[in-house]
Formats: sequence, C-alpha cells, structure tokens
Amino acid sequence: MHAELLIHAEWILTVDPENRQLTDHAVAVADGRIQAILPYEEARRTIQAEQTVELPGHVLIPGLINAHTHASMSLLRGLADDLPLMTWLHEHIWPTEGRWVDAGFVADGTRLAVLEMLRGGVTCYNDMYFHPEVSAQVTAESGMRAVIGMIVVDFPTGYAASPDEYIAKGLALHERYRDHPLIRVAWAPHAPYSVSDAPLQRIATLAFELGVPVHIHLHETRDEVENAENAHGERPFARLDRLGLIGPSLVSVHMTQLEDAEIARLAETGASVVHCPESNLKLASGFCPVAKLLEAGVNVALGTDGAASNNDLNLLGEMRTAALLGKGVSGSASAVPATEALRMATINGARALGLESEIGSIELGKSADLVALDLRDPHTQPLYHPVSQLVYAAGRHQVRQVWVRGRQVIRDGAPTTLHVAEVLSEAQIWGARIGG
Ligand SMILES: CSC[C@H]1O[C@@H](n2cnc3c(O)ncnc32)[C@H](O)[C@@H]1O
Ligand SMILES: [Zn+2]
Repeated sequence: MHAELLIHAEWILTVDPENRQLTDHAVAVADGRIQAILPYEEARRTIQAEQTVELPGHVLIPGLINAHTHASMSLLRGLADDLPLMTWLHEHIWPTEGRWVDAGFVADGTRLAVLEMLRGGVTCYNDMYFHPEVSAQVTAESGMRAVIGMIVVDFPTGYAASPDEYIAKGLALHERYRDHPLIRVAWAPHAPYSVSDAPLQRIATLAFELGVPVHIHLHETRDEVENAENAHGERPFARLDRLGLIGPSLVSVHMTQLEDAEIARLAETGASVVHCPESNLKLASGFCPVAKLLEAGVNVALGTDGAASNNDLNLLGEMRTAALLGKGVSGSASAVPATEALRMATINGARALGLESEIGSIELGKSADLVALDLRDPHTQPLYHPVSQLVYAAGRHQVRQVWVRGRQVIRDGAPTTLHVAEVLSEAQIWGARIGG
C-alpha cells in the first residue's frame, strides 16, 4: 500500500466508538485521509510511505475542536476584565467593537487566533463574528478548518444594517463556500435577547433547507432568563422551541440555566450544548449542568468563547476546567472523567457541527486532522494513562506536530503557514490603537 505520510506514535487515542488506546501504532495518510491504523511493525512491512514521522514519547489525538469562539476578539484580550456579562458587553466590548471592528480588524484578529489555536492543537473552530467572509478567507489561507457563523442581530453595525441584510450576506457566504474542503458555514443569531422572532423563524427555515447548524448564545445567565420571563412571560428556551429552533441542528452555547424538562427536550430532539467553563467562570455567568446533560444523553461539546472573556483559546485548559468543574458542580468525583472531557473537545464538537463523518476521531476514511503532544516533560511523567496526562497535566507547549487534512500546519511547535513575527506585530499595532 502507498501512503503520503506515516505517523508512528508511542500512544494513539482514537476517540472512536471503541475509545481505543493504542501503543506503538502508526497512522497512514493518503489524499488527506486516514487510510490505515496498524501496529508499527506491520505498517513498516506493508506501507510504502513518502514520509515517515517518528514520535517517541508522544500521544497522537484527533485535532481539538473549539465549538464556540469569536476568533478576532483575540485583539480585545485583557481590554476589560473582572466584570459581569452585561456590564462587560454594554459598557466596554460593544462600544469598542462599534468604534474599531472592520474587515482589517477581523483579518488580523483571526490570524492571531488561528495561530494561537493551531499551536494549542485546535484544528477546527466554530466562529461567530462580524465580517465572516474575512474570517473564512484568513482561516482557509492558514490551512485550518472552521465553521463560520452567518451572524444575525436586530441592530445595525458596520457589517450590516438590518436582519434582512445580515441574512442576505449569510446566504452569499453559504454560496461562496458551498464546496470548500475546510470552510463550512452555520447560522449564528447572536442571542434570544438580540434577535427578534421574525428573523429567528426565517433562520429555522433556512437552516433546515440548507442543512446547516444554528449557533446561538442561550441561557448564559440567570438575568437573561429572568428578564425574558418578566418581559414576555416566556423562557428563551421555550421561545426558541416555539419558533422551531430546538432540534438536531441547534448548537446552544452556555446553557447555565436549565430545568429538567429543558434537558429532556434537548436530549429528545438531538440538540447540542457547547459548554464554555472558563468564560462562564470569569464572567460569573453560572454553571452548566454538564454531568446531568451527559447523563440524559445530550451531546455536550467544549468552547473557549472569545479571548476577551476567557482570556485564551486553549482547549487543553478548557478540558481540564470542564473535568474539574463537572465534579465540583455535581458533587461527584466520577463526573466528567478525563476520557469524557476529551470526547467533548473532539467527537462531540464534530457531532455538534454536523462534521461527525469527517473529523473528531482517528478512524479509517476520516480527514487526517491530527495532533501530536510530547509527554516527555516533568509534569507529564510518569505515564500510567496518557489521557490522564493529556487532560489533567499537559500544556500547550507540548503540542509539537499538527496536521489538517493531512497537511502539516505546525511542525516542531512552529507554524508552517503563518509568520509569527508579522501576526504579533499587527496585534501590537491594534493594541496600541485601541488602548491609546
Ligand atoms: C454578532 S457577533 C458576536 C457578538 O457576540 C459578542 N459576545 C462575545 N462573547 C459573548 C458572550 O459571552 N455572550 C454574549 N455575547 C458575546 C461579541 O462581542 C460580538 O458582539
Ligand atoms: Zn460567545
């Protein structure tokens, strides 16, 4: 058998339905896809590889999936800290966005975020931000994978003037990326409090027709739910259900306020939840009942949210926080074990984004979106269970090799498609402009 690439790793965590942990195996890649997973000796005998990468002491995992972020908000990292959500948004973030966000901001911010994420082993992200056509282009150029949000809000911004215009721009984006190998699109109405019934109903119809996900902030804080109940006598979840949005394409982000009946409804309809533990902690938004959701059979993925509320785009850190917080919130040390946190950051993210047949696990025929971490560091030794070191102890500097669709985008810790000094210099210029 001929392969373009053979990756020989000391451990492989497949995250496939059998959740295999393989030792001394190799993954063969052809045409950007996983062609074989074999014991290394057998691979050596049977596969003619153009390139072999030897990874002693490394664990190979599926690329991590950041299921909710606002990539270009990386340029607003550290601008306004230690505030609750609504003060942070209304008094700091939205005024700053109104003044500074344009296509150039989104290009430079997305590049900074893509660089940070690739270096942290994230190979795919789900975005919601202004000028999505710019994020899509920058991401595709960097060789990363993304689901780009076709954003909708009721109010005018520098990007669009009305819900109809946001939707028209979204449809144009969908058309532009219809057959792209790395870029997909999703509807991204910002939140129930910022998008009214008519555009939400139209989005429900269009999502069904186009077969794309609907990505929305939902039940982020108790205030959000109480304000809606006081104003309209209805919880936002019930309103979205009435408008036809609770279903298999729903990617509901945050969900810190959930009643048992809502959890049952999520499970029954096949909707996904994206848990953003660090953003929820930093904004003191509340706690998503992850253990209960998993128990009920709801698909729970992991996201960082934007770097302005996290303040990093580190999925390794997010797995650790999710595993620890899941135990704290449920009162059970067995809740959200390391293997589950890894599933949330990989296959569950893929499922939420409608990409389960393509990414999220190391399986035959799937895209070769792969990450190798070197565990030969004092804080990840000795090694009883690779998944334990990965989730509870590993850091981003241990991400050494990253491939997306079989293309190496990080080699020995350094990007192959982005120029670090240039990306940092543009970020510093924006920092001086905005802060000065
Ligand atoms: C319509 S573009 C996205 C919009 O969302 C804002 N945002 C960033 N983080 C959050 C959050 O945690 N909750 C609600 N809205 C958020 C961002 O600043 C953009 O304006
Ligand atoms: Zn968000």
